[in-house]
Amino acid sequence: MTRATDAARDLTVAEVRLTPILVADPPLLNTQGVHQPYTPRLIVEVVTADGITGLGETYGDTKYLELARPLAERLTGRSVMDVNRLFATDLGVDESRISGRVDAGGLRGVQTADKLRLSVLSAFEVACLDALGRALGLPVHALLGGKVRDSVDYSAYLFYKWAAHPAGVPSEKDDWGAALDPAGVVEQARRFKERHGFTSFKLKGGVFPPEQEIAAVRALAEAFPGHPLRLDPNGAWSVETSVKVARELGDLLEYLEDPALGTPAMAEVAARTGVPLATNMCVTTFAEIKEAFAEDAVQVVLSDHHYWGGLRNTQHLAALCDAFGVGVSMHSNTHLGISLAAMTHVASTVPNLHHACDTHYPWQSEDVLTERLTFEGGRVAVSDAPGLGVALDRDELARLHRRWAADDGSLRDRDDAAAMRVAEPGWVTPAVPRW
Ligand SMILES: O=C([O-])C(=O)C[C@H](O)[C@@H](O)C(=O)[O-]
Ligand SMILES: [Mg+2]
Repeated sequence: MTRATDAARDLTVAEVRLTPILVADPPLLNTQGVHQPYTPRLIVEVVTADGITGLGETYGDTKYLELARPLAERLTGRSVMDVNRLFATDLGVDESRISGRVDAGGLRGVQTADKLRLSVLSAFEVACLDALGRALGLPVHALLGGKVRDSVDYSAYLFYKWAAHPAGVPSEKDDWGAALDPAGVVEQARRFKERHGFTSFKLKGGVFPPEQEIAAVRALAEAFPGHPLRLDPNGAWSVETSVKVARELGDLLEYLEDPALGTPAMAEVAARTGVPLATNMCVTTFAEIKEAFAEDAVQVVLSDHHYWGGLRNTQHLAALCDAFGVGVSMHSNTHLGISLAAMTHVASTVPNLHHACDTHYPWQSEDVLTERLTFEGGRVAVSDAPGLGVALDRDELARLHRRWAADDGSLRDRDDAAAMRVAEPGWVTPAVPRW
């Protein structure tokens, strides 16, 4: 008996809705400054002619919104199955205008116009796959070839942190407290373990002089024996400092992430130490792979489906890493549940994923989902429901969009240095290497 369903189903994109939002973010410190009280994200809804809605999420800063708008127009009228052609589409935007806003010193490597384009496309790809999965009654992981694991392991992402944003700055309360020394970091790790069961820890470094961060890692190792540990100063150290830290922390680290900035510096550190080096700063595009792998500069690449250009590109990256004997793990940035669901689906399909993935999700007290995703023993279960398996909370989406609309523009573009200046007037992003 023919089901008058799938064949007849109209998967043409009838409408693309773009909703920029501001989500609460705690005062997490990094080498550039501190997180702003609210961070911009963009929620993408792709609606088919049959009324099926697929969801995607990506960065929401102005430069991404400017790219997303023309792309949304070009997606309309295509099929949600037309994702390959979507990536080949000329967005019809003046790329020189985008290049003028390129950030050379970002925490995710150099932000080229192409990387911005891929970050936007990733949300459209995810939304198309979500819609297609819902239409076919299949989970996104099935559309990617099928899961090879039923749950995905995440690591607790520890940050040096103030108890609250500076006085006078409108923000949401959080109950994590401050973490500004080894004891504070250990306490934060304990809470992560208690609340979500994480079994591995990553400390965001580059905030205090290296000796203090070495002491924090040693304190973690003592408090949580046998738990894999990572330290990531976002390229804040010289080669000499990186080598010294690598030698001191030696066996305690699962890997050291971006100790020094750029492939040549990472290659030198790698040649002089035995600690595996990971990166989300010097290998952030396919074009950067050749030099880094040839120089043996990195032993683990952190994928990120946002700026690598989607879930299928993440699979391509993982396959390349496998071919070159390089490990793969996953980077994150402040994100909500749609992104966590997408990360979990793709991570479930990557056979050579042998490290827990990063996620900022536990730091986000707000979400646009009717039901938050949860961690059990640090793991997120892979959903077998159609599409991503998540549902949009429209009231919450509208509330967070109203916050974005009401903003005078000062929070619509993430600027950790500007947020730091509120507490420390005169603060500028430190020159690299900082130590
Ligand atoms: O692994 C990383 O480099 C990151 O997660 C980059 C982020 O921007 C992180 O430093 C942060 O949230 O401050
Ligand atoms: Mg990193």
